[in-house]
Amino acid sequence: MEKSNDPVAMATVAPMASVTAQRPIRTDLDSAFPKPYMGRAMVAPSMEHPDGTPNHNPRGLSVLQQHVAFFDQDNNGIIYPWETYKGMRQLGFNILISLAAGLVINIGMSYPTLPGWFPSIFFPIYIQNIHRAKHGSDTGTYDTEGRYMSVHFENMFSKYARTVPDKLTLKEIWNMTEGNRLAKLEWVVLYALARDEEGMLSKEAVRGCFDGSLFEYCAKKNKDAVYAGKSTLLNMAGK
Ligand code: HEM
Repeated sequence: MEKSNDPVAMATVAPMASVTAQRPIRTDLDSAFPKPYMGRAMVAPSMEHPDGTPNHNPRGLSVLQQHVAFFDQDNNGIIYPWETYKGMRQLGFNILISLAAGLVINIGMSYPTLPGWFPSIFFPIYIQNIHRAKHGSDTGTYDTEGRYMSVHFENMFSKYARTVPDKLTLKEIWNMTEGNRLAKLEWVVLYALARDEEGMLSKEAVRGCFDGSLFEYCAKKNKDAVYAGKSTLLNMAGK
């Protein structure tokens, strides 16, 4: 196969489109791990973690399935609103936010994931079909089948993490999700959960959100804090 050395063919910035310079994309990913363009079905690699999260067992689940599996309290492959609620409480969110999450997430996502066409008043989310609940206009880090696209994950930070490399401010998250209210909500909740002491959301925390390992980490940290009598709710991860 012929490789292109033509600088115009290989350019990532177009002089007449200043936004392509303002939001640069990575050109060096293949120096950190092989085939960065290839969707990974079960792990979420980054330049810092080419093999995904250490000690995180995918259990045969897609990365998107891993994102939601934490909320499946009884491990039966179905997430009911009360399980979403309980998971949110374990993360340290208050009763009101957890109730809202249980309702909004399950009412919004249940139907497309059902095995048949008949709706259920219990609003179950079937993890088997969670890819059908994807709403499209997001960062593109999950592909349509729930794989993880490292190239989109990395470009998200090269484009929008302009204040500190590999960390997002709330304003940067706001800009990134402009025009997509549903993703904005997910990102603001993630920011509330995992921002560090400086008010920044780290690349590691975001990667952990994608493969669900962040939720396990935060739940454990919150549980320990509750036992020690110093749960700080909503400000825990600092990861
Ligand atoms: C604290 C709890 C949660 C946080 C912080 C969170 C955060 C996120 C984030 C940041 C994304 C990535 C969106 C993007 O690529 O722009 C996402 C995607 C997604 N989340 Fe969650 N999530 C949470 C709970 C849940 C629950 C309980 C479910 C369902 C049971 C769920 C289902 C999904 C789905 C289906 C997607 C893919 C959406 C798409 O790409 O269109 N999430 N979430």
